[in-house]
Order: sequence, then structure tokens, then C-alpha cells
Amino acid sequence: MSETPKVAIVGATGAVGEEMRLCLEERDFPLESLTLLASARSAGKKLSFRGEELTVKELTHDSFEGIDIALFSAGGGISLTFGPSAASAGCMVIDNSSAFRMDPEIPLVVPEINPEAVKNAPKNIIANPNCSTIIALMGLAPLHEAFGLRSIIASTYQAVSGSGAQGIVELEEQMKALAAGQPVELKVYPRQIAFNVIPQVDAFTDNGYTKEELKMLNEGRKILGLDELKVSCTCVRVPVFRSHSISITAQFEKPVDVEAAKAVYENRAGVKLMDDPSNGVFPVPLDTTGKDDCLVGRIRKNLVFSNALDLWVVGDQVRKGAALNAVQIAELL
Ligand SMILES: NC(=O)C1=CN([C@@H]2O[C@H](COP(=O)(O)OP(=O)(O)OC[C@H]3O[C@@H](n4cnc5c(N)ncnc54)[C@H](OP(=O)(O)O)[C@@H]3O)[C@@H](O)[C@H]2O)C=CC1
Ligand SMILES: N[C@@H](CC(=O)OP(=O)(O)O)C(=O)O
Repeated sequence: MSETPKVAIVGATGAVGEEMRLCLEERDFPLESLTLLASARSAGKKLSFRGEELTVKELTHDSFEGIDIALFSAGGGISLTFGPSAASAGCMVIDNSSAFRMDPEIPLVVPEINPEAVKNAPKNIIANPNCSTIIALMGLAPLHEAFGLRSIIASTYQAVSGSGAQGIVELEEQMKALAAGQPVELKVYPRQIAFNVIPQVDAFTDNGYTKEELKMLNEGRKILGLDELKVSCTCVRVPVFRSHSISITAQFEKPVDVEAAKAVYENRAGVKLMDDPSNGVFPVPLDTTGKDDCLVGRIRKNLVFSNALDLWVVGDQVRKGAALNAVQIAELL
């Protein structure tokens, strides 16, 4: 890989694409050029990067000639249609959708956890994991190193921006309608999201779990290299604009100790401890919004299972759960 690659963002006008541009700029990512790609609707739009105005271009199969790294974030359908042709044109594709995550020949990478996996990408595609999975694993991986992870029971509290720009609009519009005494309209979510919580993220599967819930199981196993890991997850949409929170009970091979568990976060990249509940210190979504680090709090011994801890992990899913993680993968190449 060139030391100053030519980089493209596919889905550059979206919630994650915008954040990718911001992360490249903030991290002073060494690049020769940045190409912004989106649908025909956005072609011609101007977006700034490092003080310059860049013009968004329409995504086509010819978009990747001469591009070294393409950060894809325009949904699974676009990734399936354009990802393989970009990869065979010699471009390294870092894909933020769920399209390729479980392909055994495509690495699924969280740079703080399994950075070595980027070296084995025979299809020139590297997948970025699901946002809730990344945030949960940022909290769990240091504990796994200390105690040996066996099983997870988790509930997520997922922000509306996880559904892209339309999710944000739906919450704002419903709040305004309710304040004005008007009926709410449902477009994105199956039930009212304002002043409510919805125990459904993504479609239900035959076993009663949603697709989003099964990502924590399947992607968690692949990233940690733990084929036997057991996971039961309930994903819930909450009326929060940004940052996902996850309540986790994790069972380990070895006996656990709360002070030793807290110590595992000292000097860890990308995750910090914020845990002094008796003084009101624990992370909330507003603490991580727009920030790189995930935060962990409420660590305690679980009262039901042996060798088990409870923890609460919060992270900005647009940033560490998507854009930042993808840019960090690009930095490893
Ligand atoms: N939002 C989040 O927190 C997270 C999102 N993701 C994933 O990231 C991806 C993007 O999500 P998000 O940014 O939220 O979505 P948005 O709806 O905010 O943005 C979608 C982007 O895709 C582009 N796009 C849509 N159709 C086409 C097309 N036919 N050709 C080219 N570009 C197209 C849009 O361009 P245009 O503006 O021209 O329509 C826009 O740039 C999805 O795969 C999502 O699952 C993953 C983790 C977290
Ligand atoms: N489904 C997540 C965001 C997302 O897009 O996930 P994935 O990349 O796994 O499709 C949410 O709604 O919060």
C-alpha cells in the first residue's frame, strides 16, 4: 500500500460517510486524494475537506480506477453491487455494511482487538463489524484477556441515528407533533419512538431473535476467535439521538474480582473506565457523543451466575461503531 493512498468514501453524504470524512481530517490520515461518492441525487454537492471544497460524484463501476482504499458505507446492496468490482480493480475495500462480515475469506476487524486479521484479506475486502458488537467488545475484550470469556447476556439501548438520517428526523418530528398535540406519523419504526422504547432493531428471524441480535453472537465469535462463545442479546431502540449503550452480564472461565476487572482498562486504547456510581459517576450516551473512546461503568459481581460480571458500556456508534473503526482499519494497511 502506498504511504499516501488515494482514498474514496462511498456513501459520503450519509451519517457515517460524513463522520468518515471528519475522522480522516481529524486524524490527519496521510492521503494523496479523497474522492467522495454517493447517489446521483447528491452528485455536484460540495463538501469541505482540509479547507478545500470537494465535489461529490455519482457512484459508478468506473469510480475505483486508481483508488487504493475505498471506505464503503452506503448499505449492503451497494456493497454487494460495487464492492467486489472495486476490489478486483485492485482497491482495498473496507466495508461498513453487513454484506460480507461472515464470509470466512473476509476479515472482520476491530483494530484494538484483532488488528492482525487485516493481513489476511485475499478478496481485497475487509469488513467493519456491527456497531453494537464493536461497542460491546470494546468493553469485553480486556476482561476476556484477564478472565476468559464464555458467555454474554446483553440488552442494547440503540440511538435513532443508528437508522441513518431518517431515524433522527422521525424522532424530531414525533417530538414536535406530540408537543403540538398532533398525531405522530410512523415511517421508520414499527411503533412511536418519541417517549417510548421499541424492543425491535432489524427484522425478526425464525428463532425469535432479530438479525441485529444475532450479529453480537456471530460477529463476536469471529472477532474474538471464540467458536464456543454463547450470546443472548435483546436489541432495543431508544429515543436518544446518538451513542449506543449496552448492559452486559458476562460469564468467564476464571473467578472474577471487581477491582481486578476495573484494572484491565488502565492504559487500554479506545476504552476508558468511568465507574464511581456512589458519586454519580457512570457513562451516559451524551458522554461519548462525538468522542472516540467507549466508556465502561457499573462493574459489579453478578448475583445469579458464578464467575460473572455485570457491566455497562457506552460508545458513539456513528464514530467508533462505524466511521472511526473503518479509518483505523485503513491506518493498519
Ligand atoms: N448510522 C449508524 O450509526 C451506522 C450505520 N451503519 C451502516 O452504514 C451504512 C450507511 O448508513 P448511514 O450513513 O447511517 O445511512 P444514511 O442513510 O445516512 O446514508 C446513506 C448513504 O448511502 C448513499 N447511497 C444511497 N443509495 C445510493 C446509491 N444508489 N448509490 C450511491 N450511494 C447511495 C447515500 O447517498 P445520497 O445522499 O446521495 O442518497 C448516503 O451517502 C449502512 O450500511 C448502515 O447499516 C453501520 C453502523 C452504524
Ligand atoms: N443496525 C444498527 C446500525 C447498523 O447499520 O448496523 P449494521 O451495520 O450491522 O447494519 C442500528 O440501527 O443501530
